[in-house]
Amino acid sequence: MAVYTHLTAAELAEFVGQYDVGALRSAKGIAEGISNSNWLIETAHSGASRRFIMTVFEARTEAADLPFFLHLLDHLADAGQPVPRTIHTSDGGQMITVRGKPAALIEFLPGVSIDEPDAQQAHAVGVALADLHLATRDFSPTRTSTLSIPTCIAMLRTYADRFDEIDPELAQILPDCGAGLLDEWPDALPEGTIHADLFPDNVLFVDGVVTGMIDFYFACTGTLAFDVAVTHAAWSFAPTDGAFRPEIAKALMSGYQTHRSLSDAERAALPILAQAACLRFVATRVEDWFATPADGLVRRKDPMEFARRLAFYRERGEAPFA
Ligand SMILES: Nc1ncnc2c1ncn2[C@@H]1O[C@H](COP(=O)(O)OP(=O)(O)OP(=O)(O)O)[C@@H](O)[C@H]1O
Ligand SMILES: N[C@@H](CCO)C(=O)O
Repeated sequence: MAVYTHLTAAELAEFVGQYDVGALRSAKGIAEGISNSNWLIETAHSGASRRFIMTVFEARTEAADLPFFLHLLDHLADAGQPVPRTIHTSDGGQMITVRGKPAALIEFLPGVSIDEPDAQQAHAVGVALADLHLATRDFSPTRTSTLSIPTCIAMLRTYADRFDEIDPELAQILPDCGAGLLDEWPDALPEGTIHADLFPDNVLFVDGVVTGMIDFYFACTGTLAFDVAVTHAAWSFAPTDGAFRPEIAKALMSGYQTHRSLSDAERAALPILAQAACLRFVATRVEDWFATPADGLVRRKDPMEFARRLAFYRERGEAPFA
């Protein structure tokens, strides 16, 4: 369960008291997620019950980046995107401090995330990602990713002599911790604001319609086609046996291109960008594997899932993006 910061009832009430949202009725720790601590907050306001998400940002989220993330949420919500708006404190702030850590209250969005999407849902996610890229064309703040590919390679090198503790196949798939990818890196491709982590657990649906894109805490300024590659790598494989699902990949690509066309250069770069996307998730999962706190009650995510997807993209070239 991703609640690293354990707050007392009094602390939770004090937190909610800083917003004009009514009295705290309940606060439930949310089991999903691995990066930050989240609670589902219910309040009573003028007789009506209201729901919010309270997040306390943990180590992987830099306090200095919070204004970028929170302004981005409001920008996208203002543009009509299905993204939670931030709730401002009674004196107008977007962010407060709880136990010395930054924290925020955001809108609760309806919907459920889907473990094993169908083609119609994958198409809808492709459309939603393209809309996100288009809706941020006039978003001026910028943020450099803290998980660039050179950084991920360096993270992996720190643990390379312990790869066997995870799986002997890991060193075989990544003999150079992925450094070879940099030799094939594509020339400048269109950039913009990217989500960079649009996994199935970060998209909410009601009746096949995307009602929420959440967890923007890796969003950054980056290559738009890299975001497509992240989403492709996260959605196009069966959660049970990891098998590639071509119909899902096809629906995702077609949904995206309904609203934003990929150039020839972007399409040609996808095989490398998808390997890079996988490497980024292998890197954080390897780091978490060795560093997850014993009291966090967090289920470690398997680095091999994305190592195998990386090997798949290396072998299959442009075919998975047809
Ligand atoms: N605005 C929202 N509306 C409804 N539910 C939400 C919202 N934000 C978060 N949640 C719920 O909380 C869970 C965890 O949130 P989130 O994905 O932001 O956590 P995280 O720790 O940052 O995740 P990750 O492991 O992807 O880094 C989500 O899976 C979802 O169930
Ligand atoms: N979506 C990521 C977690 C955030 O880095 C993963 O599944 O590894």
